[in-house]
Amino acid sequence: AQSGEVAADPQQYDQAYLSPVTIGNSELMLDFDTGSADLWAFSNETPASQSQGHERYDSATGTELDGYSWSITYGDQSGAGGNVYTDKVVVGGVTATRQAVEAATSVSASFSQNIDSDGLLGLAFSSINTVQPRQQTTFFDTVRPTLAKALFTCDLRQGDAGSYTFGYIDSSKYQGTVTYVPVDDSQGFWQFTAGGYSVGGDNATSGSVGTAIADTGTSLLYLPAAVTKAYYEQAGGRYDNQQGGYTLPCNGGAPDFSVAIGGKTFTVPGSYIAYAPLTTGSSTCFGGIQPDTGIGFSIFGDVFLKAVYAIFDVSQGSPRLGFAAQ
Ligand SMILES: CC[C@H](C)[C@H](NC(=O)[C@H](C)NC(=O)[C@@H](CCSC)NC[C@@H](N)Cc1ccccc1)C(=O)O
Repeated sequence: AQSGEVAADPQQYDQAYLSPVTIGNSELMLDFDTGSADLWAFSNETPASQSQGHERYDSATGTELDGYSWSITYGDQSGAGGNVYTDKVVVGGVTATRQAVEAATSVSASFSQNIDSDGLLGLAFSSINTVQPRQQTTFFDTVRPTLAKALFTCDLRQGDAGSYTFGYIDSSKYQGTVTYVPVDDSQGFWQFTAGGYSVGGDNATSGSVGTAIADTGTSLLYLPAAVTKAYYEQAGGRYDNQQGGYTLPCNGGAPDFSVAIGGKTFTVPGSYIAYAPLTTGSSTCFGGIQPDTGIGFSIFGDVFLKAVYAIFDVSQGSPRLGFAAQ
């Protein structure tokens, strides 16, 4: 049975975390994304004008799926599309011998501009993979029958390298016990229900956050507008229309944010929520908590995930998420 571990290296401000992946003879840095289900990469088929500075997948080592294509759009209106190959993909020593690899023939500007990232490795449910005419499986679903345990874990860190593991849980990476909650995979996401919250206190008892997804590919923590408003009232923040979000003083006074999941309270340190100075040297920061207005659910992105050890587990038949304090 296979199992393995791969580093998750933070970009500036922990905006995303990138992991080394070998596809055929190419070694690329991919953004592991539990909020989507396509493994795509810059390739020899991506126009040079769009791929300056990126490592590219050389599809010569792959077997083309003739007449297949993919096209994906993300919540931030970015996107990409192209052709499909099968090839050998290795992540932390775990090998998928015939993985669908989606070679980009077109990518949106924000992907071209982020030269550290050579593509995405989707870890949501394969039901939202975009390949046509026949949907393909994610790397995790492809290797799942060969894994020691049908699960993967995520240990993201503030401003430091974290890791993903496939096939095993590393109990040295968390404190205390793991709290499991059921996952509703009907929309293809790792969707769960979050409970009460508290700002600055330690017992998350007010209100209820509600439906949420665990999304390693989203930088921030998107919460219901009322919860976000309550946070910034205590944090001394304000909604800045020009910035398109809440901002707050960078000076270290931001209160912690706690949320109950499965009856256990998990706390995001205030320092994670003073996310990044508006411009270099500014004493005003863009907030790591923003409203989830219009999305339809909350998104527990990296600002939350780097405060916990997360277990994405399908070993019990129905999927579940495990959280433990880091
Ligand atoms: C607007 C498109 C909606 C959101 C929907 N797309 C999705 O839900 C896609 C799969 N997932 C996503 O757009 C989001 C999760 C749902 S948000 C509504 N996660 C993936 C995103 N963080 C990946 C990313 C990484 C780095 C840079 C940019 C984007 C669709 O295709 O209908």
